[in-house]
Amino acid sequence: MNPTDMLDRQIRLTARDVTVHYGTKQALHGISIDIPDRAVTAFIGPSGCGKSTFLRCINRMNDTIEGAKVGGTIKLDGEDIYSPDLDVVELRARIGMVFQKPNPFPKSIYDNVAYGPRIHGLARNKSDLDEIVVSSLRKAGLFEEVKDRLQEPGTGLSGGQQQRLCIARAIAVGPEVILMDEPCSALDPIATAVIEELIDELRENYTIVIVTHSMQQAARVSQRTAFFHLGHLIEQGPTEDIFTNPVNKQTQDYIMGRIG
Ligand SMILES: Nc1ncnc2c1ncn2[C@@H]1O[C@H](COP(=O)(O)OP(=O)(O)OP(=O)(O)O)[C@@H](O)[C@H]1O
Repeated sequence: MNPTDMLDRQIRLTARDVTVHYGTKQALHGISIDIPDRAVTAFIGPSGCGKSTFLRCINRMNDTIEGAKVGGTIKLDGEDIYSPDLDVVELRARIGMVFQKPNPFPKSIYDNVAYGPRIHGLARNKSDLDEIVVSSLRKAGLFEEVKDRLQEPGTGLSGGQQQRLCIARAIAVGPEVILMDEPCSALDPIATAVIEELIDELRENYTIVIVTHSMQQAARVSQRTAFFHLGHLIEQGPTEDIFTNPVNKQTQDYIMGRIG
């Protein structure tokens, strides 16, 4: 995607001057970024630079961390997600999250996916629910592998399958945005390749933000990249430009493997 394409796309998320403090320690300084619809945006940078902290701001997961204080503004389709009258449970259905370690519930494959639609009242009856479960598993590229064992525990699947189950679980509640925090770091190269292909398919219908330690992965799966360093967003732009022609010296050093 070149910068012109960015202008053609709807901006789904806008962050302005976002700061995060953990107690007295400031972890993020004035982060401003626009995240476009139907594209993958990668957050890269050395360990501890604040990638995950910023990702967690986007669906208010930092609310669950004691002592964390978020400042600035984040809007989803123009709506302030930190507005006091916003329903956080609803927000987390619209902005789903997939974690580093696959974390299926200790329930059947079917119930893992049906859980969200049940609590959000998305299915009128059992056949509606069946349809949501099957279509979510299909979209996550898992249905064919599990269709004969939907009642077996989700935890009995391989790591890569569990991660796709978690993606199906996020998809089942009809999100607009999917946040992924190093979704492949616990997976082998083959399972990683499957998830990367899946991310590439999902971007046709979702806004995806991925935190990754792997620059190769960012280059393979994303159209936009943002480079973080010591709590600052140093540089952002089309992935190709960030990797081939970074403007900032710190970005250059990171890309060249000189920091991090
Ligand atoms: N719950 C917390 N309490 C206190 N400090 C925290 C907490 N979570 C993160 N931090 C601090 O905030 C800073 C940013 O951490 P964060 O995990 O967001 O970075 P990261 O870039 O995602 O790192 P990594 O790549 O290692 O996961 C770090 O200095 C970290 O120690």
